[in-house]
Parts: sequence; structure tokens; C-alpha cells
Amino acid sequence: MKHLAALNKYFLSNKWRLILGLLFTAISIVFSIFQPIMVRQIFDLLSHNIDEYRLLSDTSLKGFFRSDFTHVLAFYGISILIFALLSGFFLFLQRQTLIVMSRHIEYDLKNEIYQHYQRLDLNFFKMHRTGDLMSRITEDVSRVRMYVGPAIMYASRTLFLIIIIVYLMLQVNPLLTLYTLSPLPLLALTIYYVNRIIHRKSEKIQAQLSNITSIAQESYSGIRVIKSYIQEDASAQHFEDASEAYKNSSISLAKTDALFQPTMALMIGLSVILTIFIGGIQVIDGNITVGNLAEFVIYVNMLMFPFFSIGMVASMIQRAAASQQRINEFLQIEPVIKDAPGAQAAMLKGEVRLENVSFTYPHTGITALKDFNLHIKPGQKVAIIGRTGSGKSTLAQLLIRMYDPQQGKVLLDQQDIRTIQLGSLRGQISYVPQDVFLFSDTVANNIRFGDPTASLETVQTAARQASVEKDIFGFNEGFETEIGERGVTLSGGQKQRISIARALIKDPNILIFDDCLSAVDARTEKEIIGNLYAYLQHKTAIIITHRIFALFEFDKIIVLDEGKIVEEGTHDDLLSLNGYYAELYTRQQTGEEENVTE
Ligand SMILES: Nc1ncnc2c1ncn2[C@@H]1O[C@H](COP(=O)(O)OP(=O)(O)OP(=O)(O)O)[C@@H](O)[C@H]1O
Repeated sequence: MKHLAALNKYFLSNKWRLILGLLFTAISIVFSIFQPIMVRQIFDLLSHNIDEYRLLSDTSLKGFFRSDFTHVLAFYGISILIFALLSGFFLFLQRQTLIVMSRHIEYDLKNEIYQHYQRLDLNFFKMHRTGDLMSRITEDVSRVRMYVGPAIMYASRTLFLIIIIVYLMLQVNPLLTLYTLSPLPLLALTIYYVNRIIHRKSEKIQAQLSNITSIAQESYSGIRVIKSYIQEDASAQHFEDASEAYKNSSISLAKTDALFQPTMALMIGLSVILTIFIGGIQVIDGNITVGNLAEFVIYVNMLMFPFFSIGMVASMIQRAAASQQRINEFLQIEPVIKDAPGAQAAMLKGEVRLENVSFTYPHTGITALKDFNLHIKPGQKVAIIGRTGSGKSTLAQLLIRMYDPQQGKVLLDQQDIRTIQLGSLRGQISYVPQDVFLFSDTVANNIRFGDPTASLETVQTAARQASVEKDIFGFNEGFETEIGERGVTLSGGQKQRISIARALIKDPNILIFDDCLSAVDARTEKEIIGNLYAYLQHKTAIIITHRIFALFEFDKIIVLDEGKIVEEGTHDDLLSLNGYYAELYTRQQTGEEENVTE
């Protein structure tokens, strides 16, 4: 329950809705109480006067009484109707305030979680599965909403109703009250347990349903592999097994559900029988009137749902507390990478320096860079080459401060990057990642992601510089073509170049290209490099690659191995070293020649 305290701030910001909601609940209940009172009055009126009326022999007097009775009955009928309408109207207002409040809280909570996710660093996302992040912002928030809306609504209704009705019942006859109410706690307890079973089964069904969805999704995305390996039948069988499990669980839930209504009917029946039996004896003994008995039967019926909802509300609160606990776990995580106190914005010219940097990935313990030193002057072009896993991408991650090194310093323009505001730092470095990610949006908007205010002309220029403009004009709707599931399917090389255009449009002084030309052919690569050359003239550029760009005149080429620099110098320096670079160069030259002669 203590976990739910985190929601109090939302109740506070919605206090008027909450107060009004509770007020409407009370008013609606007061109006609903008139019905049993009036029924009692009708019954008493009739039972007191009916014998005398029947004994009347004077037909005109009888007719007069009859019409009088009819008027009184009509008056009560209309009054009951008016009170029921008023009660219903305030019930409507109650829902309009409390349920609306819960939707506002749900909205705020979702935004709070989402904004918090945005602040958290890469390591957090590596450590938690996407499904887990999603379920906390969707399913857990939904369960919490059941507490801040329906649970509060039912609980307040139940509390007010029980207080008023039990008070009225006690005024009539305490003993009868005791007997009438005795089965109701049992009802609450039964509902609580049945609800828990239903919930457990529903959870299982939900998990099985999402399993079916992911099996289907995976088989659609991997349809080419399934077909080429003739695995259609195996894939169908896999789906059928998952569906079978889902069907069995659903049937089991239906059986439990089927028990629910009869259990309730039994409990209600038991209470009514007890009321009529004990109440009947009390009427015979003259302790209460027939009207009281009728009134009691209505009270019992009115109390059924409140007692039923005690069980329901208890399990709703329990579930909401568990969900809020899961939400709090994430909300309480503070990002490790954040602005240090006193961090300043900086105008970076482009000098990069790493001093004795060692970095180990926190969640795997893999040391990716060891005592690493590097100096790049503003405007220099540097290539980073090395075997897979040698630490090239890690270097890029440290420069944009996705991680902080455990030892040593990363300096930009001679300032430790930890003293530069994170937004200012990342805003002035363009990073083209190895694994391209494009959003389901238009081509133009994907490029504009680097500068949301950019005009179409600027977008086109960036596309031209990234050598992808011609390809884009080839699409049906040019720059307005949708990318993604519902849009065009781009080739790997096209995606990479759009991602480069996105980086160029930012027009920063430092650019890092992380192996982002791996999917283009040699001719396109030459074209891209030719175009980029002019663009990069006065900018610092770090190009991480597996291939040697002989065309590009690098100021420095660095060869990494196991997180250390093993070779460093210009193209000619490295060739004369006769090491990894020279070997790679020879291999690449032979490969290219073979390609030409083929
Ligand atoms: N996010 C991560 N979490 C844990 N370990 C990682 C992570 N990223 C990389 N590593 C590990 O750190 C080491 C260096 O990886 P890095 O990605 O920097 O190499 P790389 O030279 O860029 O390789 P490639 O050329 O294949 O991209 C590798 O052993 C890798 O397994």
C-alpha cells in the first residue's frame, strides 16, 4: 500500500474533481435511500387501512377511499421515480468526475514515466527488456488507474451506503439487522478470492496472447527465411501449439467466470430468505411492521453490490499497489549520465582529446578501451580502423557521452565533457550510428530529425551531400514518401545515406561516422566521399570503418586492437609499418582487382 502514496500528488492536483466526486456520490446515495423509505410507508399505509376499507359497505364511501388510495399510490410512484432520476443524475455526475479524474491521472502518469525513460541512459535500456518497459507504461498504468478511478468510486459508494443503510436498519430492529447482514461478509470474501483467481487466469491468458502475437509477428517478418527453408508447416504448428494453450486457459477462465454469478445469486438469495424469515417472525410478534419488512428486503438488495465491491476493490488495490511498485522502481532510477552541477553550454570548435581513458561496460564487465590516448585538432579527419570488437564504436559512445569512462578524461576544446551541458554537447556532435534507425515517417521528416526547423531546400541539400537525393526522387512521392511498415522498403545503402543526411543537416563542427558506408557499393562509396569531402572541409570528422578509403586524405589513421592503439599515422606511414593496416590494404586491393576482372 505504501507504494500507492506516490499517487497522492496526483490526487492533490485533481482535488476538486475528487471532492466533487465524493460529494456527488453522497448526494446520489441520499436520493436512492428514499425508495425503501417510501415503499415502507406505502406498505404500512395499505396494511393499516386495507381491512377497514374492505369492511366498508357504503359503495360511494368505498369509491371515495379507493380514489384517495389511488392518488396516494400515484404520488408515491411518481416520487420514487423522481428520486430515482435524481439519484441516477448524481451517479452520472459522480462518474463524470471520478472516472474523468482517473483518466487525467493515467495521462499524467504515462507522461511522467515516458519522460523519465527519455532521461535514463543507455545502460538502463541495455539492462531492461523493451517488453518490460512497455508493460510498465501500459498495463501497469492501467491497473493503477483502476485504483485512482473505479476503486475510489466503488469504495466511497460502498462506505456511504453501508453507513446510511446500516444506521437506518438499526433504527428499525438491531436483531434483524444482524441476521440480514450476516451472509454479506462471506459474500465479500468469496468475491475477493474468486476475483483473484480470475485475475491470475486473465494474466496467464494475456501472456499467452502476447506470445501468439509475437509468433505471428516474427513469422511475418521472417517470411522469406521460412519459405526458403520450407518451414511453413513447422511455423504453423508452432502457432497452433501457442493457440491451443491460449484456448485451454480461456476455457478454464470461462468456467471460473460461470461460477461467479451463481455464487452471487446464492448469497443474495440467502440474505433475502433470512430477512423474510426472521423479519416475518418479528412482524408476527409485533416488533416491526410489514412496511419495515419490505424496506429491509430492499436494503439487503441495495447492500449486495457494495459488499460485492469490497472484494473487488480489495483486489483492485492490491494489483494497483504491485503495479505502482514496479513503476516506482523505474521512476526512482536516476540517470548516471546527466548534467553535473554548474555544467555550461559550450561552442565547440572541434578539438578532441582522450587522456588515459579506460572503459568497461558496466553490465557485462567487458573492457572495451584500455588506457587510451588520442588527440585530434579542430578540422582534422581521422579514420579509426580495427577488427570487429576492437573498441571503435565504444570510442564514439564515449565522445557523445552515452557512457562515462571509469578512468581518464574525454576533453572537447580542452574542457572535460562532464562539465559541458549534455544537450549542448550532443547538439554539436553529429553521430551516424552503425545500426541505422529510421522512424515510420516521411523521408524528409527522417532527415529533418537532425534539425526540426530545416526547410525542404535544406533537407534536399543534405540529401544531395549524402548522395541519396537521386534515389529519393526515384520514389513515387519523393521526399514525402513514407518509410516503414506502411511505406517503401529501402535498401540498406539508402537507409545508411538517409541517416548520413540526417547527421549533416545538423551542421555541427564534429561528426562521427560509425561504419556507416558498409552497405553501399564501391562506386557509391566514392561518390559519397567525394561529396562529403567538401562538406567536411572545416569540420572535425572521425570515420570508423572496416574499409580503407584510399581516396580520402586522412590527417591520421588509427588502428585499434583490443581497446588499444596498435598503429597510428598517415596512410603512407602505416603502409611502411607493414602491420594490420598494410595487410588490410593489400587484401582490399586484391579483392577490388578480383572484382574488376570478374
Ligand atoms: N553495449 C554494450 N554492452 C556490453 N558490451 C559491449 C557493448 N557494446 C560493445 N561491447 C563490447 O565491447 C567490446 C568493443 O565493442 P565495440 O562495439 O566498441 O567494437 P567495434 O570495434 O566497434 O566492433 P565492430 O566493428 O564489430 O562494430 C566488444 O567486446 C563488445 O562485445
